[in-house]
Amino acid sequence: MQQTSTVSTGHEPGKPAKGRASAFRAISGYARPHAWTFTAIALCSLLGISADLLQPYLVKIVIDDHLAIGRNDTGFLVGISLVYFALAAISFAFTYVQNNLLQYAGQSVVARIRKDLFDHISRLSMSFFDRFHTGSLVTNVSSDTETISQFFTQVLLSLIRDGMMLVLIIYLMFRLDPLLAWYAVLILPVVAIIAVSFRSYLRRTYQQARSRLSRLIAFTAENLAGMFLIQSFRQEKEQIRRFDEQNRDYLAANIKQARSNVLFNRTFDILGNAALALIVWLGGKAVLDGAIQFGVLYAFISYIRQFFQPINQITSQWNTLQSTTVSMERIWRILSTEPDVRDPRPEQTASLQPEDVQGQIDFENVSFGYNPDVPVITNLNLHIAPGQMIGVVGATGAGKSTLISLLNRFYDRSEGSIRIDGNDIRRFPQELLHRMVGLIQQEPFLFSGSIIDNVRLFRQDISREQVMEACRFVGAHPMIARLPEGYDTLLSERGSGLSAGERQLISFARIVVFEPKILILDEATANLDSHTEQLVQQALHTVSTGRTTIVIAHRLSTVMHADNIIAMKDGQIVEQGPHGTLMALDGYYADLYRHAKEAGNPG
Ligand SMILES: Nc1ncnc2c1ncn2[C@@H]1O[C@H](COP(=O)(O)OP(=O)(O)OP(=O)(O)O)[C@@H](O)[C@H]1O
Repeated sequence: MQQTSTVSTGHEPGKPAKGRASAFRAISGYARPHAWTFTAIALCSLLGISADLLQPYLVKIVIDDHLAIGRNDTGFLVGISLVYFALAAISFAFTYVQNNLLQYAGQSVVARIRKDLFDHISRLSMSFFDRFHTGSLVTNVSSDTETISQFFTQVLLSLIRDGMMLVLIIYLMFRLDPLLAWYAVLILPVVAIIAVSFRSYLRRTYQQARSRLSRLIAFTAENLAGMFLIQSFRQEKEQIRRFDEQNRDYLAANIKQARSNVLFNRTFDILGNAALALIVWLGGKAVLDGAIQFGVLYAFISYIRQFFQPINQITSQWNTLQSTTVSMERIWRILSTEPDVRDPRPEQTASLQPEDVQGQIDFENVSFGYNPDVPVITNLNLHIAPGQMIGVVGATGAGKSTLISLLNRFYDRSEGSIRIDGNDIRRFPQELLHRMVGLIQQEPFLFSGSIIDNVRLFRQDISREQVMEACRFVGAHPMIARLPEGYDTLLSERGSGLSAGERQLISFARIVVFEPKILILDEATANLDSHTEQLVQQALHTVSTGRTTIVIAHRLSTVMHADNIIAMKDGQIVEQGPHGTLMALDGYYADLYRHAKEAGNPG
């Protein structure tokens, strides 16, 4: 049975805290190498805040010890003013250093997460990509890592800096006047209750907005990729309507989120002002009664103003913290997904060099289903001798491409074995297997970049001359030479400017450069006009010489001359043999052939 990917945190956001905790642990592991930098940040924060908080204390000394008692000591006043200015300068310097260190550490952490995420996604099996939308993955790599970056550069700073500030202010307030300090501190439980009660609501609104954004991005990416189809079936209006609907859903979720944020933040402002009014009232009365000095009240009012600032900061980071936990969970869900298809352990690895491969392929009692309950390939046996060309034909959905995916280990067979030169393919590291087996698909994928880079797939150790030689070999040189920039012509993702056949010739040149001993063509000559098909057929003949070649084709003319043709039906081989033998058999293949002939697309 085919294994499904294991997602160790496997839960929906907002469900068990266990997943959230391990996500948090895993992501904070990335900060560990920067522990010293974070310690230095905490130290700078402490020094900066202390310098800030000493300023009202200095003013209190001036008011109570000099102005209130009419002491005329200009030298002392100048000295205090200089100290006041020096404290401001110290605070500035430490805050500056602390911010720079934080940006450096925070951005480095996130760059590392982004790299690991991309590395990990690149190594995941095809079954993962069947389940995850490309749009969602793009969001994971881009905006989720950005949210985590905000955590390291904003939330963490707030927790360190504002947390310490709060503790210092409380300490100073109690030193100044314990009774007034108690009044101020008593408001803290109210703050906590409001923060907690808003917490789950804010989290829900945030998650809703995020999932709607992901859906919108996935929809857009899918539509861009399928624009050709949409336009040719004149589905623009319908797709615009669906986009509009999702766009409006996202807008509504965003507005709801913004509204709850404002409500949360303003509630804190009101609380801050209420506390200030209380202190002015009670403190003013205490001054009039002679219980405390005027300078104490001044310092107290300054601190109470600053007291609500860190609380407000910490709580206003609340929603960033919410988004960070969601993003961490989503990233961790991917990072903790084990690939279904794994490389062998060193002791199980077959010692075969790609250049020594002969190209013998054996499928022995192979069974497989994408969904374990729905078999797609059942008990299939196929033996291909080195250097043979095999044609694979069969109706749509017969399992032809699946066969190829199994040989490439995009998926692992559920039962039986697949061997190359007598070695089970699971004994090859995937990198080695993919060097042995070259795949050319119906729609060759081209990357944004020059023709040179598209042929050598950005590998700098493959020289320009090697690429040009390969292009000459497959007959692509004349068409490339006609392009204004020749081999340096920049292609876009869809290879715009090149015809389907020309794009296909470039993918043939790739095969020559990478020299796999086994070549697979999956409908590679479909959709070509007869002139280009001739060119491609010629290229195929050239590159297949000396290579075991498997050609999947609906167009039977492509495989008629193969050494052996296998006809597949419902995941099984129903007939096999050369064209003449199969025609003489007058069975399934002969039927396919006659149908193709009637449809005007014969051999
Ligand atoms: N990624 C996938 N997840 C689930 N089912 C799949 C997946 N890919 C293919 N299938 C199913 O497996 C069966 C065989 O598909 P496959 O693509 O191998 O057929 P095929 O013979 O290559 O067809 P075609 O000639 O149309 O390319 C089909 O029923 C198909 O729906």
